[in-house]
Amino acid sequence: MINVAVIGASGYTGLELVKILAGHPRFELAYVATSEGGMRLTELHPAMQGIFECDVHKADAAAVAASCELAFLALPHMTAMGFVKELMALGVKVVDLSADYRLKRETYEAHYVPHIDPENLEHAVYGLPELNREAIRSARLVANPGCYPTASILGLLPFTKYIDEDFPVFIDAKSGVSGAGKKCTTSTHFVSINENIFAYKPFEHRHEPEIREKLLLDSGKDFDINFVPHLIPATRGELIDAYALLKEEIDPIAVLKAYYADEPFVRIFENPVDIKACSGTNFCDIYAKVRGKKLYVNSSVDNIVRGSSSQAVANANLMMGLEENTGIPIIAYVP
Ligand SMILES: NC(=O)C1=CN([C@@H]2O[C@H](COP(=O)(O)OP(=O)(O)OC[C@H]3O[C@@H](n4cnc5c(N)ncnc54)[C@H](OP(=O)(O)O)[C@@H]3O)[C@@H](O)[C@H]2O)C=CC1
Ligand SMILES: CC(=O)N[C@@H](CCC(=O)OP(=O)(O)O)C(=O)O
Repeated sequence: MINVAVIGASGYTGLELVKILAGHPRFELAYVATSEGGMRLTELHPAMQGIFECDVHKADAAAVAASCELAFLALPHMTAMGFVKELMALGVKVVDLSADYRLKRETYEAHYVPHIDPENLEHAVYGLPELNREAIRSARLVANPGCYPTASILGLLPFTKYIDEDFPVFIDAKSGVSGAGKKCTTSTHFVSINENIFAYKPFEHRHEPEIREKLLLDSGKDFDINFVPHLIPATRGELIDAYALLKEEIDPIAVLKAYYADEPFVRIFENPVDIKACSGTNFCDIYAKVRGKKLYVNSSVDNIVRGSSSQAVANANLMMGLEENTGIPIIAYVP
């Protein structure tokens, strides 16, 4: 067994990590931490009663290094990079779920804060297996993608060579409330979001540069990405509707099927997708349609599973020489 740690276990992605790792055949969850620690895991998450129990510690890099080969960091960005720096210096491999190591330094600093760990940032690998599988296998630090970028990039990647970059690409995105983390704010308060839906940060969301940078690195095309997310009254799930103009007419389903023919965690649908069919799984579900040269791409992920925690475990599997699908959830929470 390979000992691993989860730092940030009291959060939503932390809980999903604990759930996946508790049933993982090759990883042993040997260290679990939050900001203060001092409780049992089932006090944090009663749902784990009878399944997995352990002490929860105050996060400490040296203690992680003493017991684990790899750590999952489910911490807010800005907090994460302090821990990553320490863990990397102690020889621990890291999968960081935050945004801290996803972007080039100049992109990060333009949209977040000054980076305190540029050396590790330089060598971090963006953890989207469909894009970077071989690099992930040999990486010591993997930056797990954002949830919206996971669904948006996977939806658009097969079409980048057909899209006319002289025209804007519009992405309309919708997310369940767990995407905002466990902290309750005015917009995530039950009364605000129940039976409601609203856009936030139109054309100003920090995932816009992440989508743009990764599509540019892969395709060489600097698409004019215009991203508008919405909050919806669901616990989990994310739906992307992207619109672009093509240079030529194509059969979009044939393009998707050819591009993802060998991918175990991308499913192509002949009808629009929803958030339920991939809920609780590592699948990204995709549908697309064209009218003349107008392209519509429709993709879906579970934000706290494929959009973060199961993708993080798939990355860790690759980093530790395991099969990518080891212990990865594939049965949806339906109906
Ligand atoms: N929610 C989502 O859909 C997605 C989230 N992410 C990213 O994953 C990360 C975690 O997100 P999420 O689970 O939603 O966040 P939550 O707000 O739900 O949880 C944050 C966790 O971080 C812990 N924490 C905060 N500060 C510290 C600290 N100084 N030391 C140790 N632990 C600390 C908290 O512990 P405590 O309870 O003790 O405060 C808590 O366990 C974020 O970077 C987020 O952007 C990525 C993709 C999707
Ligand atoms: C609904 C909601 O608030 N979602 C979050 C995205 C969460 C996420 O996964 O993004 P990072 O990992 O980059 O933080 C947001 O819009 O900021």
